[in-house]
Amino acid sequence: MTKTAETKIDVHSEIGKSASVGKLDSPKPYCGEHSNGFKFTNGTNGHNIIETVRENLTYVPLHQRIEKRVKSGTPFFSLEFFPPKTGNGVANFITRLDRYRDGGPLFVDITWHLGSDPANLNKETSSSSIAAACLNYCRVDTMLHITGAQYSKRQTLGHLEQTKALGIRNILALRGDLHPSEDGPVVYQYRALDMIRWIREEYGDYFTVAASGYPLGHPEAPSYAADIRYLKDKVDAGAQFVITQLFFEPEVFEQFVRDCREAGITVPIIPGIMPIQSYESIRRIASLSGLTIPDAILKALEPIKENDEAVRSYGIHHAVEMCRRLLSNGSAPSIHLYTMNREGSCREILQTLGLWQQQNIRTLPWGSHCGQHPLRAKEDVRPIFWSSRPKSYVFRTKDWDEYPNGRWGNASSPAYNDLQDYYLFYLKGLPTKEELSKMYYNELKSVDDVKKVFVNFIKQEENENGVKVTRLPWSEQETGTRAETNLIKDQLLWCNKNGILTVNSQPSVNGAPSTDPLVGWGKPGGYCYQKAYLEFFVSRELAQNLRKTLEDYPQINYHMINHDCSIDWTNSDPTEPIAVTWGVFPGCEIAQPTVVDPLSFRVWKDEAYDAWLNNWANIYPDGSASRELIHKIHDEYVLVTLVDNDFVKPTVIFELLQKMLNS
Ligand SMILES: Cc1cc2nc3c(=O)[nH]c(=O)nc-3n(C[C@H](O)[C@H](O)[C@H](O)COP(=O)(O)OP(=O)(O)OC[C@H]3O[C@@H](n4cnc5c(N)ncnc54)[C@H](O)[C@@H]3O)c2cc1C
Ligand SMILES: NC(=O)c1ccc[n+]([C@@H]2O[C@H](COP(=O)([O-])OP(=O)(O)OC[C@H]3O[C@@H](n4cnc5c(N)ncnc54)[C@H](O)[C@@H]3O)[C@@H](O)[C@H]2O)c1
Ligand SMILES: C[S@@+](CC[C@H](N)C(=O)[O-])C[C@H]1O[C@@H](n2cnc3c(N)ncnc32)[C@H](O)[C@@H]1O
Repeated sequence: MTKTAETKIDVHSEIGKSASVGKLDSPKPYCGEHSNGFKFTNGTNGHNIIETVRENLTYVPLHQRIEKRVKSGTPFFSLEFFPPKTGNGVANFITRLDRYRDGGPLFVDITWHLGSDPANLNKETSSSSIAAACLNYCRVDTMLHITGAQYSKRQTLGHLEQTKALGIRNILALRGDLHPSEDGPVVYQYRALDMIRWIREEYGDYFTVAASGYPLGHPEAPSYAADIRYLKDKVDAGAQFVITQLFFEPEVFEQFVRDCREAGITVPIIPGIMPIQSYESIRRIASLSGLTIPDAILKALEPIKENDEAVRSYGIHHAVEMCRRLLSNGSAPSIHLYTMNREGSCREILQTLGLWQQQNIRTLPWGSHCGQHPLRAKEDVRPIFWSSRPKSYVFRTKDWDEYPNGRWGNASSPAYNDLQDYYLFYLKGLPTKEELSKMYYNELKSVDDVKKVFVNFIKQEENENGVKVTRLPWSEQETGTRAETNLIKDQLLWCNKNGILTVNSQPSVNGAPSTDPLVGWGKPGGYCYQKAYLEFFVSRELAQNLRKTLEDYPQINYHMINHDCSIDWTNSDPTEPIAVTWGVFPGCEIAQPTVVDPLSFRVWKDEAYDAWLNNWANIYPDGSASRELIHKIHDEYVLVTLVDNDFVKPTVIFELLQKMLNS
C-alpha cells in the first residue's frame, strides 16, 4: 500500500484556486495474490467452475438449465414477487431485487396482477413493466405469469407477442379467476391448457413454459385424480415444468409427486413454498386458495399470533424443515418461494438451507447479464463511463439490435436513448432529499464543502451528520466504492482534497490471477490486466494547466470537455476506442470488456453534467447560495478522463496531477 503525505484542506479556497499540495507516491501496478492462484487439475471441481463460467456467456433456455440441475442433483431456488403498487415502491423493489440477485436465484417470477393493468407498458407498476425491469435492470432471468380467462384469444396472443418483444422467454401459463357469478357457476372459455397450446402453435419452442400444479387438487376440479389428468394434458401440450400451489405439510407434496409420476408426468415439479410471515396473511391466503391450515400449525401459532416476530421465526423454522426434507429425500429439485415481496425471512430460509450463493463469480468486471438475458447474453464490452450506473447504461442501450461482443468496434455514433424516462420510472424517490442533504449537507458554503463530500465518499466513514456518503450523484447504488478502489484510496483522497473531484477510477493491474478477490474476473486460471484510469471534474484554470502538463506525458490519453463543448481537448483518435481492461484465459481469445470510447464519452458527458443539477443542486431551495454553487461548478468545471497506457510501470497520473496543481 502506498503512503500519502498529509494534505491540508484549504477552507478558504474558491472555485479555480488550488489547495496546498503534498508529495504523493505513484501506485505500482497491482499483480494480485499469486500464491493463492488457481491450480489446473483434472478433478471435477475445477472443471465444473470452468463449465459454469463458460455456460454463463450464452443464453441457455430456462427449462434446459433446470433439467441440467435436476440431472446433476444441484438444488437451486426461484422467487416470486407481485408488482409493487406505487412508483416509489418500484424503486425500492428494484433495490431489493438487486440484493436478492446476489444470492443467485435461477429465475424470478412476476405475478399477473389484474389491478396493475398487467399488460400496460406505460405504467411502471404493471406486471409486464416490472418483469421487463427485473430482466433488464436486475439482470435475473424472469418468468412472467399470464392469465387467459379474462381475455379473448387475440388479446392473449397480443400479450405473448409483447412479452417476446420485451426479451422475456419464460411464461407461467395460467387460467386465472373470473368473478363469481350469481347466475350459477362461472363458465371459463379458456383454461391454462388453451394458452399452452397457443404458445406452442405460434411460438414453437421460443418460450419456456411452466404450468401450475395443485398438490391437494384445484378447488374447482371434479376430483384430485381428474386434476392430475389435466396437469398431464398441460405437460403434454408443452409445459416444461410445474410450480405448485402452496401447501403446509411435506407429505402432501411427496404424495403429489408420486401421483404425477404414476400418471406419466415426468417434468420437474417445483414446490411453491410460502413462509408464514404473519398470522392474518397466511389465514387470508389459505382461505383464498381454498386450503385448510393443519391443526398442528394453528395450535403452534395460536399462542404467538399477536407477536409478529415470533410468528416470523416459526414460519422460517417451518419452511426450513419442510424444504430440507423435500430436497434431501429427492422429491423436490428446488424451492420456489412466494416472497410476498419481503426480504428477511426468505433470505434466512435460503441461507439456512445453503442455497444462498455465498460468493459471486464475476464473469466480467462489470455486472453482466451472463446467460440470464436472451438478448444481452453475449454482450461482453462496455464503455467505462457508466460503470457506476449500469442500469442507466442498460436503459440507454435497450433498443440496440446487437450488443458488442469481442470488440467494441469503431462504431459510428452509437444511438443512446434519452435518459428522462429512466429517472421517472426507476430511480424516483431514492434516496429522499432529506437523506441526500445529510450526505451532501444542508448548506454548501464554498467549494470546500463540495470537496468534503467527495472525500467522505472515498473514506466511507461517518460524516458530521452521522451518515456515510454511500453514493455520489454519478452512482446509482448505495454501495460506496469497490474493493479495487482501496488500492488507490490515498491518491483519490489526495485528489479530492485538492479539488480534483473524482467520479470514476481504476488502478493499473498487471497480470493478477482471475480469481483475485479485488480485481479478478472471468474463468479461473486466467490473468487480468488494467490500465490506470481516472475521471474527474476540475476547474477550468486547472484544466488549462493540465493540458500543458500533459505535453510531457505522451503515454497518457486524455479527453477534456465541458458542459457546452466550448472546451473539447483530446490527444486521442476521435473515434478509436481504447481498451482499458482485458484478460487472458485458458482455451479462448483475449477478452477486453471495458473500453474508453470517445463517441460514447460525448453522450456520457451530458449525463455526467446533468447529475450535478438533477442529483445535487435540486436538493437545495431555488435561488439558494448552495444551489448556485453547484450550478457554478456545473458551468465552470471541466470533465477530464486520463488513461495511462503504460500499465507495467507505476502510474504517472498522480505525479502529473501534482504538477498541474503546482504550475
Ligand atoms: C404457482 C401459481 C401461480 C399463480 N399465479 C397467479 C397469477 O400471477 N395471477 C393470477 O391471477 N392467478 C395466479 N394463480 C392462481 C390461478 O390463476 C388460479 O388458481 C386459478 O383458479 C387456476 O388457474 P390455473 O392456471 O391453475 O388453471 P387450470 O390449469 O386451467 O385449471 C383450472 C381448473 O380447471 C380444471 N381444468 C383444467 N383443464 C381442464 C379441461 N381441459 N377440462 C375441464 N377442466 C379442466 C382444473 O382441474 C382446475 O380445476 C397462480 C396459481 C399458482 C399455483
Ligand atoms: N399460488 C397461487 O395460487 C397464487 C400465486 C400468486 C398469485 N395468485 C393469485 O393471483 C392473483 C394476483 O396475484 P398478485 O400476486 O398479483 O397479487 P395479490 O396481492 O393478490 O397477492 C400477493 C402475493 O400473495 C401470494 N398469493 C396470493 N394469493 C395466493 C394464493 N392463492 N396462493 C398462493 N399465493 C398467493 C403470491 O405470492 C402473490 O404474488 C390473486 O388472485 C392471487 O390470489 C395465486
Ligand atoms: C471504472 S470502474 C472499475 C472498472 C473495472 N475495473 C472494469 O474494468 O470495468 C468503476 C470504479 O470507479 C470507482 N469509483 C466510483 N466512484 C468513484 C469516485 N467518485 N472516485 C473515484 N473512483 C470511484 C469504483 O469503486 C470502481 O472501482
